[in-house]
Amino acid sequence: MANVEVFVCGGTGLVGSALVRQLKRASESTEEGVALRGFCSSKEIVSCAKGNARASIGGDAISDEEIILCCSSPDAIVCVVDCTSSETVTARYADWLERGWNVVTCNKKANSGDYEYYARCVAATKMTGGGKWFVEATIGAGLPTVSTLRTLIATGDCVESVQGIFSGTMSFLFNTWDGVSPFSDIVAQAKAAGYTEPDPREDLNGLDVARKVVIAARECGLQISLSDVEVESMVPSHLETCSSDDFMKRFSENDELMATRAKEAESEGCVLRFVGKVDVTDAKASVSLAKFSKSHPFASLSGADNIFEIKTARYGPTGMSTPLIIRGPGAGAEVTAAGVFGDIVALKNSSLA
Ligand SMILES: NC(=O)C1=CN([C@@H]2O[C@H](COP(=O)(O)OP(=O)(O)OC[C@H]3O[C@@H](n4cnc5c(N)ncnc54)[C@H](OP(=O)(O)O)[C@@H]3O)[C@@H](O)[C@H]2O)C=CC1
Ligand SMILES: N[C@@H](CC=O)C(=O)O
Repeated sequence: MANVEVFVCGGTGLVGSALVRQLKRASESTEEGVALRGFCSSKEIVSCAKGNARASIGGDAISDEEIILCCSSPDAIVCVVDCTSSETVTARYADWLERGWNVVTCNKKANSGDYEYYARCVAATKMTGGGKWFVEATIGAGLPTVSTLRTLIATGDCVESVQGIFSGTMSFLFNTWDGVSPFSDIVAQAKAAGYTEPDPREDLNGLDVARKVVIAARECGLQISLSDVEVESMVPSHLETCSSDDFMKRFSENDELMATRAKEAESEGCVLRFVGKVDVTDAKASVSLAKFSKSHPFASLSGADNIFEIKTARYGPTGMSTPLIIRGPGAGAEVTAAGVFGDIVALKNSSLA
């Protein structure tokens, strides 16, 4: 029986190395049918659990020839896993899918990027002989968010809206911060905990949440792009273009402004939460820092939890019921890697059935 042969792009990164550890543990014990062939980072193969990594995979991204060389047989089920945040890698998905290779990703840049390219990738998965594309970890890390939306839609439900705290980083910041101590200190803690994007500005400027909002909207059938999302940024304009290191040093210049906003919310008996919203019915999407009363479910999260409130014809006021809620840790290397691993297992189950 052909194995699923897994190639990890970004295997030295936070999520990639957690995945590699999880795959190694599983390949030593129970997870039959998944073979780890080689891990590529932008520099080198770092390890190989089951041998057979014959090529030195380097350069900007793994090449097709290198993957073919590493496969144990021509009928191997190839699974390229993208644990980078690189567009050089996402630019390869369509070719990979069109040649029948499968793609598992936690990198949001293809399914939230240019709509034409996204549509080409989706079309490839529907071609005879096309590969499968798994994206669970692109929203909510290891939480079952994309799969829940897909199941609702596949079973005839109609999604009306998805609202929530889509960012582990932004959740951690506003769950942890007391409104008085320097906000920039908490940003440094979030980065150290591995919640942020490689450049934390992508979290603070709302781009990471906007990407997830676009992904959710597209899963619900909307032809929406990043430019259609109304986004409130937490990054002051004068810090938008400096280096990431400079930004981390200078973000404290914004602490006073943040303290004022927290005080204002507190005076109304509210807390600040950074929320994303997809209004499927009206085809609108937004990202903003909003005030919520202290009794609202969004106010009682802890750590880097995400929460998604999904209103549908079955779940929600029109369905004479309450909305469907998904809640849990939404960032961090281990849970994200577990979401990616879950997709690899789903691929294995669907390919070997
Ligand atoms: N951290 C989290 O909680 C979550 C992260 N994600 C997503 O997971 C992805 C990875 O995040 P994270 O692990 O934190 O990031 P890191 O910066 O820790 O890791 C990125 C990895 O990608 C590699 N890389 C960069 N460019 C290329 C390239 N062109 N070809 C091959 N490898 C490349 C880097 O290698 P090198 O250092 O050698 O350049 C590094 O190994 C991101 O897309 C992020 O949005 C999704 C959900 C949650
Ligand atoms: N930086 C992101 C990581 C997961 O997507 C977040 O904080 O949610």
